[in-house]
Amino acid sequence: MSLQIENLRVYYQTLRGDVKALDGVTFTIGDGEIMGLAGESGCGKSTLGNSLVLLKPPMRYVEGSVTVDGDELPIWDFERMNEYRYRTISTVPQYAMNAMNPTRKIGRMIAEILEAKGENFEALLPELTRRLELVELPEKVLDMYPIELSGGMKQRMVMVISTLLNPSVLIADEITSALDVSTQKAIAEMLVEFRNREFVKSMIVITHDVSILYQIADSIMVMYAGKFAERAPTSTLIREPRHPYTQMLISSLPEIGVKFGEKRLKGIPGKPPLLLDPPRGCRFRDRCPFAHERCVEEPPVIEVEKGHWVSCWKEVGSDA
Ligand SMILES: Nc1ncnc2c1ncn2[C@@H]1O[C@H](COP(=O)(O)OP(=O)(O)OP(=O)(O)O)[C@@H](O)[C@H]1O
Repeated sequence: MSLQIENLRVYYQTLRGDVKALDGVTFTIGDGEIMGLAGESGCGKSTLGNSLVLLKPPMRYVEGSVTVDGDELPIWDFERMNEYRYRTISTVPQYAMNAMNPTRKIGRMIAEILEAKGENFEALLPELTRRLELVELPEKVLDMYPIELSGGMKQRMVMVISTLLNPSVLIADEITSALDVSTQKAIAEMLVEFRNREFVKSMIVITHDVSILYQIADSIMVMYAGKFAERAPTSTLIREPRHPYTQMLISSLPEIGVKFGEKRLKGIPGKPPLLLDPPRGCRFRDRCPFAHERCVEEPPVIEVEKGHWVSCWKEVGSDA
């Protein structure tokens, strides 16, 4: 088991109070597994990704544990996490392409990162070159400035840098969304290749684009308003979703080969609740066609079949 997350709660401190963006999420990811993380904008996907690697104000650790290969990470301590970043857990953050320092040549920037980790650039250069070749970047990119690279090239570069020290867990946050469709596909395939070659053991791929997850993820977890909604092997989640929110999310997606004129896309009526003061119990209940009095209480997480978990009262027998 590469990654175990237990009841993780991380809020944003604001002048109006705490925004409860990640409110008690529990899951595990096995060795070799790519888990997709999906849900509407604002449901807490990036908060979860950032909490594991880059937790800093205004984020506030409230409770919960994050364990990688049996070691609990001190995610609440930004400095101590330096020991784990790149080696144990690494991220390709949202907007990574723009975050590269424009005044440094890429090779120099990598050398500085490695030095800070106590590693020697020259010693790692052959492996770095091998990996650049794998993602179809010429060695001369090391002598270039980030501005000289296209969007897709920068994204591949960041993927190589963040996995060079073979971390157990990689978090890829919306890494394909700013790219054209064929580049998106190539980057998604590279993620799978990195896992197959064991540059990383397991991955969380955060995206709005469920079709990318359908291509590459072994399992998908859906979040809603800072809470866990459902997790299942990819084909089960797409074909037999059980949580009413997942059902609506999946049915709002266009099907491959279906023209818009032939099928109306069903949006999800209503909006997610504000996380400054979220409602008690199930946070989806105001938009849920199956809402019931019980839904004012926190729904339990039920394993409906092996590897398929749902957080919904509908899954509990009516005599419960
Ligand atoms: N710096 C911040 N201060 C206060 N609230 C924040 C901050 N950043 C995010 N939030 C809130 O936390 C919640 C979760 O945001 P988050 O960015 O994790 O969602 P997301 O699912 O990744 O969305 P997206 O898909 O749009 O990136 C939202 O309600 C958002 O408004």
